[in-house]
Amino acid sequence: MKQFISVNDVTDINALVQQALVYKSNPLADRTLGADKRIGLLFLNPSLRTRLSTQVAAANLGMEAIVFNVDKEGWALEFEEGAIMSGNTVEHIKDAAPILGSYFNMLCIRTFPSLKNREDDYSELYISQFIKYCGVPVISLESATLHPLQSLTDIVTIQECLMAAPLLTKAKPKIVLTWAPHVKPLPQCVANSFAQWVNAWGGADFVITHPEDYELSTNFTNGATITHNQDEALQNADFVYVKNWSTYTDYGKIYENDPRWMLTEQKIGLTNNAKVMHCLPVRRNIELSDEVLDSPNSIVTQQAANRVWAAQAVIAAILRNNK
Ligand SMILES: NCCC[C@H](NC(=O)CCC(=O)O)C(=O)O
Ligand SMILES: NC(=O)OP(=O)(O)O
Repeated sequence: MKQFISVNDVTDINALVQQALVYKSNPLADRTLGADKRIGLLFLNPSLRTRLSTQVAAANLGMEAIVFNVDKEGWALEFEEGAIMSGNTVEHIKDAAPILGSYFNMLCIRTFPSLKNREDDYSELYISQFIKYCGVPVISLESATLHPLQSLTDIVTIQECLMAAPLLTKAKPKIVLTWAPHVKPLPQCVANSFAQWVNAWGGADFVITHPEDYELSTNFTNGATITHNQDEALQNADFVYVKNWSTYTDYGKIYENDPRWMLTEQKIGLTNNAKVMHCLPVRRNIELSDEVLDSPNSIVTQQAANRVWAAQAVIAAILRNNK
């Protein structure tokens, strides 16, 4: 693997999932693969899981990881080509990225969308400029439109559950991605990316449900069944992935926040005793009720723990490609 920006960088999803599960059963299987190599983790936005799981994954491969909170500790970066830098940005990515590339063998970056201008966000200017100028392999830690390390983890977790409890009456699990209420406009990244990965994986009967006006880009959802009727979507579901996102068409807005879209124990009753997933952080009793999050149906902790093995599989694949 040359880089990890989206599912399109992966030639064999199942092989990558299996590698993650191998690392879960034997974390130090490749403890020297990354010896004497350094990975830089750059954050322009907050993180708990992505930051720490990637550091642990790198350590398991014998790599040194250095974290830099660019938003708080670095110079304000300019990403536009030809910018006249008379404003608040101090250093152009064209100058900063090659320097970072000289310090590290691999770079990871988190750059959330502004949610102000759809064309800008969906052009993925920040991560693209970074890739263009840094000269080393890049891993996305969540960009403006996608969160591939999360989605790989999600498939790993679903696969793990299916191996532990094989389906008895159907060939493919029914996976439902449901919109949930939130208090502020959030990126579409996690939902876009989950849809892109589940569609590319092809191992599910995949349904997306959301209120009217919350359509996602068809670039990611094509292949899924889409409905505005949440109850109907939840029927017989084996996995329910809960996530809020802001509007895509009239970009970055909250149109409605009907609390009836929150997943409750009663709604779990419509499913095939579904496992409930969420990328975290989660707003309790807004997105998901306490009763669901604290029930045996919730696998959010297992899911977040699996972030280590997904990151480790990705870093290892890039290390092997660059040997
Ligand atoms: N990295 C996983 C989710 C990150 C981000 N969530 C958030 O910003 C939550 C913020 C809040 O709840 O205030 C998102 O939805 O893309
Ligand atoms: N799920 C996820 O990416 O979590 P963090 O934002 O805490 O990294």
